[in-house]
Amino acid sequence: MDAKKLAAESAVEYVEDGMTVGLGTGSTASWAIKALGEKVKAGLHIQAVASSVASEDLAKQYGIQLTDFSELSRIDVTIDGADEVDAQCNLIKGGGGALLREKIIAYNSSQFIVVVDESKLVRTLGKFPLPVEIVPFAAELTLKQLKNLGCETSIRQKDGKNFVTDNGNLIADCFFNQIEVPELLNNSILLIPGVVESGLFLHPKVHRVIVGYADGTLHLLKGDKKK
Ligand SMILES: O=C[C@H](O)[C@H](O)[C@H](O)COP(=O)(O)O
Repeated sequence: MDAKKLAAESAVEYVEDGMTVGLGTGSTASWAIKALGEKVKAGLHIQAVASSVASEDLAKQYGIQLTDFSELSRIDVTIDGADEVDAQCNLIKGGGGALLREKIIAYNSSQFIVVVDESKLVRTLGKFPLPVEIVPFAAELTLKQLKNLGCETSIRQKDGKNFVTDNGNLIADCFFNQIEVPELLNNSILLIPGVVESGLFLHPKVHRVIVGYADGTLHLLKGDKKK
C-alpha cells in the first residue's frame, strides 16, 4: 500500500461531523482530500478551506463544501503533508509552493495533523531546500540577504520561467544542508524585507504527526492516539 495514502487516510479519522477542516496541498494531502470526499459522499457533514487553488479544485471535484474565510469562526482540524520532519517535529514545507496559505491555515487550526511517509523523516532539517516565499520586487536583493544567512539560493523555476505562487509571489529555494536551530533561522529569515513567509513550521504548532510505512504500518510520531 502507498505509505502516503495510508497516513493520510488514518488522519481523516480525526474529522468529525460539523467540523471545519483545513485542506493541505501536495500528493499526501490529496489522499486526505479524496478520503474526506468519500466520507462526505457517505453522509459526513463538514465545511472546508483550502491552502491552494489545486486543493480547492480537488475538493470541489470530490463534493466537499468550501467556505469563505470571512465566514469562518474557527478551523477545527487541518491535514497536510511535509517535505521534512525532524526529531522534534519541526517541518520544512513548501515543496509545492503552497507554504504561505498552508501556514496561515495551520496556525489558525485547533489541531494541525501532519501526514508523511517514512522518507520525510530526518534527524536535522535542511537537506531539502527550504522554500521561502518572497515578493517579486527587488527579488535579487532579497536573495542576497538570504545568502548572507549561510545558504545557496535561487528562484524556483517551472517550465523555463519563474514559478509564481497562488499569491503572485516567487519562491527562493535555500540550500542550508543542516538547519541546527530552526527557530533562530526562521526569525532571521522573517526579518528580511521582501520575505513573505518561510517554509519552516515549528513544532509547537504541530499537534500530531502520522507516519506511514511501506510495509503497511503506521506510527504516531507526535500526539495522542484517537480515543
Ligand atoms: O507546498 C507544498 C506542501 O508544503 C506539501 O505539503 C509538501 O511539499 C509535501 O508534498 P507531498 O505530500 O507531495 O510530498
